[in-house]
Amino acid sequence: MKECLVSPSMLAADFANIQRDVEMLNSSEADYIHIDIMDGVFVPNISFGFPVTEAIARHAKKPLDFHLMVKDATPYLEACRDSGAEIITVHYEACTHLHRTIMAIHELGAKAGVALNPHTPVAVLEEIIDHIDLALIMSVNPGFGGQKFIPHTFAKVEKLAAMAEKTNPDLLIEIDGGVTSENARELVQKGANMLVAGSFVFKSENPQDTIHSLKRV
Ligand SMILES: O=C(CO)[C@@H](O)[C@H](O)COP(=O)(O)O
Repeated sequence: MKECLVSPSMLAADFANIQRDVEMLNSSEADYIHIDIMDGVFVPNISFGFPVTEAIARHAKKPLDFHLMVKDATPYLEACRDSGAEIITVHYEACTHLHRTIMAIHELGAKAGVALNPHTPVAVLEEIIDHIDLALIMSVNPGFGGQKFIPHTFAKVEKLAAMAEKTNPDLLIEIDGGVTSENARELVQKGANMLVAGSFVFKSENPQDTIHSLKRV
């Protein structure tokens, strides 16, 4: 079984203590720091903008994993790279010219990911799977932290893992939304190799222990 990467989501951090929370992640076993960018149009919420992500980047010693929940990703790609993004993920549902967007992310020197909303079948990735580094399966409807995990995600992960095995065995299969120790093991068994967790990490008594336990599902 591949190693399971953990990418805690800053959406659940204490925004009045961002530096403290980033430093906590620096000294944890987290593999990435997940940054949710929302425009209030693609999703009915706004998270934080690039002045904040730049501040996160100044303190972060872990690579940054950007998830763009925006209607038009193109104008934001360079700002993500300038904020130190190692991975930039865009939504399938928001990108008319997905292949062009993926190429643009690669030209910036970042890894490219495609996110799928809960209703979007994994089959839509068939013609792009060879060109991407990561597929993100949303296990809640995007826009808010602290939602309940949608169980249908397990079947999607299994299907995607089978697709990836044939054409892109190094694909990162990232799951985002409502991830806890209750569903993490089954997600990894079905083929997930990267877990995003916001509330489960930041609202726990000891976030570093929680990250440790997620890595060992
Ligand atoms: O993209 C999103 C929400 O749209 C996520 O990254 C959330 O931040 C995950 O939070 P939890 O469900 O783990 O609280």
